[in-house]
Amino acid sequence: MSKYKREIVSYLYQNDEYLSGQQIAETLNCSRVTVKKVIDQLRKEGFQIESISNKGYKIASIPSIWQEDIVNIELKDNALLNQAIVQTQVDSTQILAKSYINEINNHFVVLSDEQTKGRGRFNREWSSLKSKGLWMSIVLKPDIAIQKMSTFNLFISLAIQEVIEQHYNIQCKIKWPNDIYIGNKKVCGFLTEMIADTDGVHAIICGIGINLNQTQLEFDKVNQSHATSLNLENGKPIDPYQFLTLLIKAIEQRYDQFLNLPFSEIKALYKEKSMIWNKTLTYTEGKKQIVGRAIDIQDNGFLTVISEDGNLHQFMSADIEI
Ligand SMILES: O=C1N[C@H]2[C@H](CS[C@H]2CCCCCc2cn(Cc3cccc(F)c3)nn2)N1
Repeated sequence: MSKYKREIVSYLYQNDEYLSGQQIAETLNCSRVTVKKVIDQLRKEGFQIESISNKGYKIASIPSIWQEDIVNIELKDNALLNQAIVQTQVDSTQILAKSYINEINNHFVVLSDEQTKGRGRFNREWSSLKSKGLWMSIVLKPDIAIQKMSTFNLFISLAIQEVIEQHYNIQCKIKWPNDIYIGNKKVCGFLTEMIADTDGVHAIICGIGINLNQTQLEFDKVNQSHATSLNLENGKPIDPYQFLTLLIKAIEQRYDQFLNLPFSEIKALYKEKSMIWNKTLTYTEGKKQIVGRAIDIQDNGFLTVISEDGNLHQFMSADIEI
């Protein structure tokens, strides 16, 4: 985006009132002709910009694809995650995030409208239709021992679950360790990778994929009969910027708890928001496959499963067949 285009988008986006061409030109130290050209260009890119004579210009709506400047305006007041790298298409935000880890000292967010090689657990393909979901990776750099990482995903899953439930009024449950379900349909997957050595954790790369605005037809096309989107569940389009802002704030709060509280402080809430209790499920961890029931989650985040023969098993993570 050209210098003036970025500045005019930011200036208009941060002002609710109408701004005259003259006012914009003077503030940004450019000509009114440049302002008019940029406004015309922005309209071609999908910005809806109202213009009323004797009043000026005002952004009515922004295009569905992420705008890096607008994302960074939305995140700029956050204490922790206030810097974002935004792309239209990447192989995977996890890959791009890892490539920036040594270049960016702080924590940061990577977003993309589309992923061509989105990956879930066990390197499963992750469908990331353009501008239909939140495809995001968050890089955090805590000073913690590797052992502490066993509960990180649990705190993050609560952040995601509470945004969906509290702000969109959609009942959803956590399927330990990496999914959020609405009823019997997946709406979100998240996974945590880390870069660590004997000195401890160097960086956490948490990848989150949330289905926001897919239609049923779009799921059928990619054979995702057991997937749903927030739009399908509450019947109206989800504003990706609003969702992103709410989620990042919730993640910051839960991350602060992760750093300062033991998991036992939130265990009761986690268990209440989880869906894996009192069901006979098949748990697979590596070559180990157990049919049984989850009966508890330990303070270290491990799941306790009682198998049909009455034996207890501890899983750090598992692929659970519902
Ligand atoms: O490449 C990337 N990965 C991360 C980032 C952004 S997207 C994100 C996906 C991470 C998913 C990891 C966990 C997982 C869950 N599941 C089950 C499932 C399947 C289909 C839909 C659904 F909601 C849940 N499979 N893996 N970049």
